[in-house]
Amino acid sequence: MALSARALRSSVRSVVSKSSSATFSTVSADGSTNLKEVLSKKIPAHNAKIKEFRTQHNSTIVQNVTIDMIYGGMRSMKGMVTETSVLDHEEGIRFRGYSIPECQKLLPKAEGGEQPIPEAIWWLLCTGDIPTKAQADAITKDWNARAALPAHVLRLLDVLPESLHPMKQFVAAVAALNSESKFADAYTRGVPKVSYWEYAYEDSMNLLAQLPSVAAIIYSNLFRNGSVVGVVDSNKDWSANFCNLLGFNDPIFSELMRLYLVIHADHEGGNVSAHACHLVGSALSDPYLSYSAAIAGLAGPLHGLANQETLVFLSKIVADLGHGYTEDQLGDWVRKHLHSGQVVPGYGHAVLRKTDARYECQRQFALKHLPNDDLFRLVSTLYKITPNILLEQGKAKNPWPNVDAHSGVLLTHFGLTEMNYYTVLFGVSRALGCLSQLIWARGMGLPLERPKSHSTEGLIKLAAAATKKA
Ligand SMILES: CC(=O)SCCNC(=O)CCNC(=O)[C@H](O)C(C)(C)COP(=O)(O)OP(=O)(O)OC[C@H]1O[C@@H](n2cnc3c(N)ncnc32)[C@H](O)[C@@H]1OP(=O)(O)O
Ligand SMILES: O=C([O-])CC(=O)C(=O)O
Repeated sequence: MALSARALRSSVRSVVSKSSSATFSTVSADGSTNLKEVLSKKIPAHNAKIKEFRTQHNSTIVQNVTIDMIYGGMRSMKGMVTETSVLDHEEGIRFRGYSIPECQKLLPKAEGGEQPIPEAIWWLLCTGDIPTKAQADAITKDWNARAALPAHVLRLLDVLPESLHPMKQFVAAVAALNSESKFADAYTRGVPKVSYWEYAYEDSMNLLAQLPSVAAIIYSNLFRNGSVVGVVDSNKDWSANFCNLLGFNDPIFSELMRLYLVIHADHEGGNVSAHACHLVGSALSDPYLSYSAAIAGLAGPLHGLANQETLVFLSKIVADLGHGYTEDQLGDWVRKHLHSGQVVPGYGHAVLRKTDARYECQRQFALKHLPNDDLFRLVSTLYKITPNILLEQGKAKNPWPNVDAHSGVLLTHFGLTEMNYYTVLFGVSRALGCLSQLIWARGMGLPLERPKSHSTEGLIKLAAAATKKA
């Protein structure tokens, strides 16, 4: 029976030993490698600052809300507080104030590597500080010790049908990990509200440690006939282990994965995945449930799934035109695609009004490692012609490429060609942002999120009253 054969396979998957301890030592009071200890000092200090700020400014008006904002998906409406990153519409993302090039320069790297390790961006997102190598390594050690998956999640992944898209499998597995939630358990026990963040932290660290194994098992089940997934090597960083679990051993691919996992981590609070995580978390749902909501949002084609859609789009062009196209032929193809009512995936953005900084750094990686790749040439030629075509169509507010326009071509070059898996990689990375945001949301005691909605009738009345007053 298929089910028992898959279940049998799962029994030989030794993801990691559960025996190792998840604690680690402190090097010094200032340079502590214990992230939880660092947060336990930062959170109260930050809360004191917020208290003072709010005492002075709780009634200060920072923006008027227009009818257009209410119908228009709340674009540019200032409605959330997110400490981990801020998106500038021209410059792109800054993680705790650091741009991507600054992060690439300043954050610790793996031995012999040029790209920062994701453990370092996790430390930065959580604390606002550039970690030392020892601090980043302590996260590696901690995650490697927490990576074991509960048996029921292995069984769940083995019985899910192959027809179920990888992202839906990912959502299900992350939600099912909630059986392990220390946050849910603590809430049921009735712990004080001021300690909620500590349990959110434990769940977040466990989930981050487990995500590569979950993602690798999905990959193996769907694309490698359920072959045995490797073990987490306690001497390797998160990305290198993830690549090994996926069955990729090229060190340049590990570097690409580090870049990928760092740049997709966080995009302030209002994007669909981060906002979904925040919203669900605000009901005091635990981090597993909150993050499964985030990846359900990430699975939408206007959000994270656009990286899959971009590769589908590129593949259609190659099928129709091959690689010997002229710019005019390519332009006609894109116009025809737009006229059929479809979007150009990987182009446009709800906030950005320039080329995404994440596109640019992936382009730099491609120029260095795969300058002669045919698909990269296609991506580059599209970059040349598509913005003008979108401007000529006159709808998109931002005609420039976003992160999703470039990621697939890099993955494909290194042999990860299964495009409907790409958003799972995005989901492994986005956990760094969503979960650091969630720890802080609980640390700051942010309340249940519940904006006011109105019917159109109600808005007509509000607008009439506002016009009369003016
Ligand atoms: C990681 C990420 O989430 S990055 C974004 C990934 N998504 C994509 O790449 C999908 C393609 N892009 C899009 O659909 C959009 O640009 C979005 C969803 C990213 C942003 O949406 P919005 O903020 O509503 O964009 P904007 O205000 O510019 O939209 C105005 C019009 O231009 C259209 N438009 C925007 N981008 C594109 C595009 N790439 N191709 C075709 N039309 C577009 C919109 O569909 C909309 O059309 P409508 O008036 O007929 O409804
Ligand atoms: O910021 C957004 O709305 C979408 C995006 O690029 C991301 O979440 O990475």
